[in-house]
Amino acid sequence: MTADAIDTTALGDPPTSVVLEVERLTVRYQEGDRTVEAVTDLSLSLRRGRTVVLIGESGCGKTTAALAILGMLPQTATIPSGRIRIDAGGRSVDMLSVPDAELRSLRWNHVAYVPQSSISAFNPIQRIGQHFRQTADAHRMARGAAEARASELLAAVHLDPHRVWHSYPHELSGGTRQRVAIALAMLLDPAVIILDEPTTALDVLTQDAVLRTLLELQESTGVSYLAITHDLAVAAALADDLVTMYAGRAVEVGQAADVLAEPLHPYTRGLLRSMPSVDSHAAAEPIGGYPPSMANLPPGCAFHPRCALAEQSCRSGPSPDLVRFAGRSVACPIVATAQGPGEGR
Ligand SMILES: Nc1ncnc2c1ncn2[C@@H]1O[C@H](COP(=O)(O)OP(=O)(O)OP(=O)(O)O)[C@@H](O)[C@H]1O
Repeated sequence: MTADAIDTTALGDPPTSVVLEVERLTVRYQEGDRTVEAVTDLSLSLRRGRTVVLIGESGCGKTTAALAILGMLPQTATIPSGRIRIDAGGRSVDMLSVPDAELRSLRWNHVAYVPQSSISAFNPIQRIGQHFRQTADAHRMARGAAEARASELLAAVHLDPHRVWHSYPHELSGGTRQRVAIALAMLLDPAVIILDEPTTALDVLTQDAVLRTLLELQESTGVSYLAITHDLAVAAALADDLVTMYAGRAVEVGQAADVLAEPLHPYTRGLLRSMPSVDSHAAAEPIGGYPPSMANLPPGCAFHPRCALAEQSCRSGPSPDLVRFAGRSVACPIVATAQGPGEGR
């Protein structure tokens, strides 16, 4: 295995079946004569019933990666390299080479999406029931079966199915809408659900309740989640494996418990320090500076202008590769050297 084709199945418990595999994915946007590489060489592997969380500040490429997996990138985007494979009922499908019609059928059936703002998941002039019916119709699921399943799912996310079914989206609270969006994503029993900032804009208690509901659903159905968030509390609640992204690249990949207990990449460390801690009295310490413009990345390690460990070698040359050591993969030669010999690439 190459260092930059990191397989998170090798990092944790005994491997179970892989439902989503992303290999060295690169995505570019073309804006006039300007090219922005939003995702570079991203690899990840998601197993059945598990959760991988992509964390990083706004603009680091998380949503672009999610849209690429779903085949929902805008027309201005291209994928010059990489592979995305999903398990479609026991068949491994290459999402980048299937015809559009098949892609539309794979979406929802095998990989579903809960968008960042649950209000954008719904048509404001349609009652919730119509949303379930339309999704069922589009995928030739019988109406009776769809209504029965929707009712079960709405109950499973702790809602009153009858009340919600007849409501318009604006009549529901943000937390309720988010639960409905999750139930809708589950309608066709997909193997994978992509959760884009699953609790953004909810108050803390509602956030907690939605996260618990997601975990319950995973426990009862075996669904896998790929969640993307800038919120480490969300990552800590959901993740089995964590991928820290900075400027379009994975900079640390490992089991969530290890990464959160002892982050190794200076950027992951900075993210953790920037979180207020409930247990300790240490004040949150924001990372200085800002993420770079993706249209104008600094040479060397893109994090070097904000990094206290940066040395001259970090300021030029190519971006550092991910290297396996201490049970995970980290793209920082300074930390790798300090930790001793790596486990090879
Ligand atoms: N449609 C687009 N056209 C051109 N550039 C885009 C487009 N969408 C995103 N980008 C650029 O790609 C980069 C990554 O954006 P992306 O939305 O994937 O990041 P993100 O980490 O998900 O951020 P956020 O949490 O704010 O959504 C950014 O520099 C962004 O400006």
